[in-house]
Amino acid sequence: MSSKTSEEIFQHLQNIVDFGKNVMKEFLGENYVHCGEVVQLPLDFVKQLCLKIQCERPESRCDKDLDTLSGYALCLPNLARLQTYRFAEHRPILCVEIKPKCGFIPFSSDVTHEMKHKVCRYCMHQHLKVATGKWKQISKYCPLDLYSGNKQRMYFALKSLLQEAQNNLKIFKNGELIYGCKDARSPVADWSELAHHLKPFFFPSNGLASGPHCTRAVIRELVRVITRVLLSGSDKGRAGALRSGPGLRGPPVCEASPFSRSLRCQGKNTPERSGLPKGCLLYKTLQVQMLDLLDIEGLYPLYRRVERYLEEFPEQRKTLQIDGPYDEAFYQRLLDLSTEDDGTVAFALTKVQQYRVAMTAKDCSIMIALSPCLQDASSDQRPIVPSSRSRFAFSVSVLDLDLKPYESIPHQYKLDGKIVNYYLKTVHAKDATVMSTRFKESEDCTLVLHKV
Ligand SMILES: O=P(O)(O)O[C@@H]1[C@@H](OP(=O)(O)O)[C@H](OP(=O)(O)O)[C@H](O)[C@H](OP(=O)(O)O)[C@H]1OP(=O)(O)O
Ligand SMILES: Nc1ncnc2c1ncn2[C@@H]1O[C@H](COP(=O)(O)OP(=O)(O)OP(=O)(O)O)[C@@H](O)[C@H]1O
Repeated sequence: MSSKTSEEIFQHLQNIVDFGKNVMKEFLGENYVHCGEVVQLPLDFVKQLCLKIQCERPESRCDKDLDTLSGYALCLPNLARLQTYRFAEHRPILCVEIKPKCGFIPFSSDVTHEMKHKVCRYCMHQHLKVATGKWKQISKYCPLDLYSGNKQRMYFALKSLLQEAQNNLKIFKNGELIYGCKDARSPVADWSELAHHLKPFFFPSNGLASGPHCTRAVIRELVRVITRVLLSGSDKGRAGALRSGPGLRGPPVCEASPFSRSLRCQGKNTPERSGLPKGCLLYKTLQVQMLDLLDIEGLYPLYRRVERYLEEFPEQRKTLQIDGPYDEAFYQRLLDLSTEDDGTVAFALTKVQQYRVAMTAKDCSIMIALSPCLQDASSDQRPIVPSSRSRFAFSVSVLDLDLKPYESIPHQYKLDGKIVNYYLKTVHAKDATVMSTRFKESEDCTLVLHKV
């Protein structure tokens, strides 16, 4: 950032706002996207603010310098509060932040590793993350369970996130982090402490004794409410632009998900994808993620085509709108879902831009704000979610919608190879050994049965 002029920084921030307005609002819906605005601030104020917040920043982020020189900043609403109310509320508020990651298995025929058609990227990546020390243990969370629309699978996914939050789950109470990772090195993750914080929200007038029973009851309520909220959404506004888009494609389950594994072990069929309601944010986010029609393996040669063109005609970068503006024309081109490559730069560019948008949707977070409301607040027009002993006004918003940079594509390509190769080399090899042992055992077993 420091090498950019103030004007360039202003333009970069304005592009973020425009991308939210012209693209993400169209895809995800008015109510879920809060684009914010670019503001100009006195430099003195910015410097003091940076000093003040420095100690609050996670250590892993401190290598990123804050821009104290341009005087421009992006002003966003506080999404840990209800967005359905115009005025700041003084009622207690809970906020659950979920980074669900990619909810589908690639369906592209350009995928070269068969494993990528069976195990989702998140589950494969877990093994590399643990091996490189990013996290201590493998999570049982699988995005395909959360995006399944099947309440049982969603329940399992959310509980798994609560067991191993990593950077996929945070809970705030009145804006303060009470559960999840402030930093990889300082996780806050004690269920009984969490239950202590949540009890007044879910059991307001109930003398539920503390202890493991209470903890379980509170966590169950939380997971139920979050599931209901995630399945809500009336979609009264504009019809989702990608309604007739990529559709639900690819296998409905990930073979590495402990949920589907356990069903298989019990000899039960893999669960059906009950399907998400079309108005809900998860459904819309998944549709945008599926703009990654070719997978990075199919996309990378197209990126190279655009690169070669730009090497020859560097002045065309602007015309191609690589770095914006993200306007109506940019948005319209994203709606072309054809995969017939006519060999042109135009085709390659469309796929590259769709991929960047899809990657953005694969890395965004969902903020669910919940505020208890009175039992008789029937005149209240805001969405309400009931729990067993209380009810909440809620709002759902999306966070982190900056379009992924064009330059990150080669990194994505390399990382993809690394993730799959590591998984194949270690985990799958181990699985194969276990399977062959099991197979031998079952042969023995069959022999015994024959004898009888
Ligand atoms: O590549 P991934 O899937 O590991 O995602 C990165 C995230 O890692 P995660 O898997 O969520 O632990 C990563 O999350 P952390 O910063 O590690 O919490 C970033 O969000 C990164 O985005 P950017 O490069 O900072 O714009 C993300 O990179 P992008 O690939 O989205 O650019
Ligand atoms: N508008 C907001 N309202 C409430 N909380 C927010 C908001 N924006 C960010 N946060 C909180 O701050 C965290 C970090 O936000 P974000 O990832 O956007 O920061 P960043 O500056 O992009 O960091 P990085 O570049 O390292 O990813 C989020 O996970 C969320 O908990």
